[in-house]
Amino acid sequence: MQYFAMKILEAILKRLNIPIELWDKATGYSLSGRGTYHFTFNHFRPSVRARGLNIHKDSGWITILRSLEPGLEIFRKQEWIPILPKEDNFIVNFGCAMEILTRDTDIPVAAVAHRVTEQKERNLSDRFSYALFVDSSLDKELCEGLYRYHPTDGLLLEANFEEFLDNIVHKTYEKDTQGLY
Ligand SMILES: O=C(O)CCC(=O)C(=O)O
Ligand SMILES: [Fe+2]
Repeated sequence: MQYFAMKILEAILKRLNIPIELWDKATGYSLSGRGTYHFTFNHFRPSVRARGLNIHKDSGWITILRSLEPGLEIFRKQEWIPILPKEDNFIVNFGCAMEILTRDTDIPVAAVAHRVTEQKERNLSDRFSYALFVDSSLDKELCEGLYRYHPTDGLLLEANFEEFLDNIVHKTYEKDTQGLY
């Protein structure tokens, strides 16, 4: 699964105008197996009266996601769009790190805002999903933080991880905050 994710990330980088010699550093060394890869399993139960997952953007580069049950929605052009599962598909989400890296380039990639609906609200049954998250290396000796690529200035340090993660956690999960990075 990690190898699969790294290959997808490489395929995405090929579509962007970032010099190849900067790719590994730009992605926090996640392209060469030195990033942070974590795998989660989710079980959303209809008996729990709460939204499955609050609106958020994933923090890292990409998330490879799979579920066979409906419930995932993405926010696009000011509306919530359900992502209907297909048996032979994985879903690939872009995260905040990708958005920051490409912000000043001619192909800016937006991190997708998404949520999982309450199962009972929609008369849905139990929902299961699993996902692999690809983030940068957290080894400070290797990787200072998140970079933004500028066509003339190259890689510019945007934020260290503490600042960035605090910002995301604060905005996503604390009451009365805007809700997104
Ligand atoms: O279960 C899903 O479809 C989405 C899970 C998700 O967004 C997450 O774990 O970050
Ligand atoms: Fe997510």
